[in-house]
Amino acid sequence: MGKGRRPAREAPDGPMGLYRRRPGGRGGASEGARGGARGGARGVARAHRERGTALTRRPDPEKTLGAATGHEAAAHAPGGGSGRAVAWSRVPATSANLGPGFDCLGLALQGWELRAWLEPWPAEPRHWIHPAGAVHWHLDGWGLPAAPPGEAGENLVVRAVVAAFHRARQAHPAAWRLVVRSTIPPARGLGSSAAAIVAGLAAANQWLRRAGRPLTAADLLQLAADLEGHADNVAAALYGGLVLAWRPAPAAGQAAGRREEASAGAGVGGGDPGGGWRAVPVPLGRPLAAVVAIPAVASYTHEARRALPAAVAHGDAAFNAARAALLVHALAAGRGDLLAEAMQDRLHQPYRAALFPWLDDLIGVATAAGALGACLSGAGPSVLALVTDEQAPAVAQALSARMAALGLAGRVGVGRAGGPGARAGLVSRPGHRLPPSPAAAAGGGGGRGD
Ligand SMILES: Nc1ncnc2c1ncn2[C@@H]1O[C@H](COP(=O)(O)OP(=O)(O)O)[C@@H](O)[C@H]1O
Ligand SMILES: N[C@@H](CCOP(=O)(O)O)C(=O)O
Repeated sequence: MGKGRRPAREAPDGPMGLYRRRPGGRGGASEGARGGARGGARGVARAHRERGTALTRRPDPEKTLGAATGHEAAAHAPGGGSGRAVAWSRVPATSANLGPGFDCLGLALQGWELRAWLEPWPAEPRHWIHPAGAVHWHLDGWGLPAAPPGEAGENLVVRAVVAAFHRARQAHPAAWRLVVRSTIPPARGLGSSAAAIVAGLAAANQWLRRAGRPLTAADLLQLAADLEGHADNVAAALYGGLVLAWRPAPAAGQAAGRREEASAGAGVGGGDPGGGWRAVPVPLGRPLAAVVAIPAVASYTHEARRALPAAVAHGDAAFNAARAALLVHALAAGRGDLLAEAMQDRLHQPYRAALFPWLDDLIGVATAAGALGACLSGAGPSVLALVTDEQAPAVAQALSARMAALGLAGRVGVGRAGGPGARAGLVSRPGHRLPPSPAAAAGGGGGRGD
């Protein structure tokens, strides 16, 4: 693996920053040959002014998310500690599985991110009222799927905020404003749902910390994985870098009943429901770029999980066990020469290839163009190629050309493999204003969902 110029050092700011190529080729996820320049620089200056905990490459949610390090006594009345403070969070895109690491390996992708701002807000008639309280929101880019009034409680960021307060046994403020800006294309296998969940938890935890009731890093992982249903994406989104996540098996005697429970749902369930979720970072041995072919078509993870069988052949399980172990070794030791073999999979990709007929074709094109290895990104439909910085342009170009030849609409983006996990902070100075809602500025009620 080479150590050349890094194609992307920091995620793009502002709406629709995805695929935006910054002058000089530096900056956020850069576009492939067919992408168009989009986006703007709104929010950049504000982001620089915001105070937060330090960016860290080493996974340390205790520092980056303001998580509790031990028991901290409540210093304020329930729900009353947040004052007028604006909590913010930034969470990277993630790619799960990496081929054979189904539901256990997750990789942060630097170059796409979701940002959220949360502040207590005086209730106004146009706020959406739902069991979570009154939430006034707006979104930019891929910030939020449109939802009719009354369904704000279905929003993942909102659900995560409410879950955090619930876990801390604190009442959340009755009315709040949520702003979400995201450059992570949703339902493309790039962890947009994990980012939404982690952003809500991380921002809420800033309020909770201020109230003297912060959740621990372990709490955040449990909540995030429970909301997501599997831990690979959320662990990488929380910690950054490459993360290995698992769930301890249940104690003897509980196992049989719980396994039945786990397999009762359609497709593959949330894993063996034993104890709490666990995760450990795996240091990356060498820098890698991530080239991602992102089809225009959306595919929802819960649907792509239904394509998986309830059981697999022993030979396929053995095939994957060897490759998952080899993959961790190859990534940790910087052995790019092992990645093509190590990223092969027989647990999910063969079944999902029926949904994404371009999968094997694009993997072949990427490796032929010089990628070290390639796989389905998460549950698809995107294809992830891990490459040296030097090979990134050629691989992006080859994928882009092949997508065009196949008549597959979409784009190719280039980011960094690894990078920081979630960051969060509080802005509490008087007079701070959230980014204005475009629709509100135009006399409307908020964002795309209003
Ligand atoms: N910014 C966001 N705010 C709220 N919910 C979001 C956001 N982005 C994605 N989601 C939720 O996540 C869903 C997509 O998640 P999923 O199917 O797991 O695909 P992926 O996580 O790979 O993008 C969306 O339908 C939406 O419910
Ligand atoms: N292990 C999960 C990963 C889903 O990732 P996403 O980014 O597509 O949500 C799976 O393969 O279902």
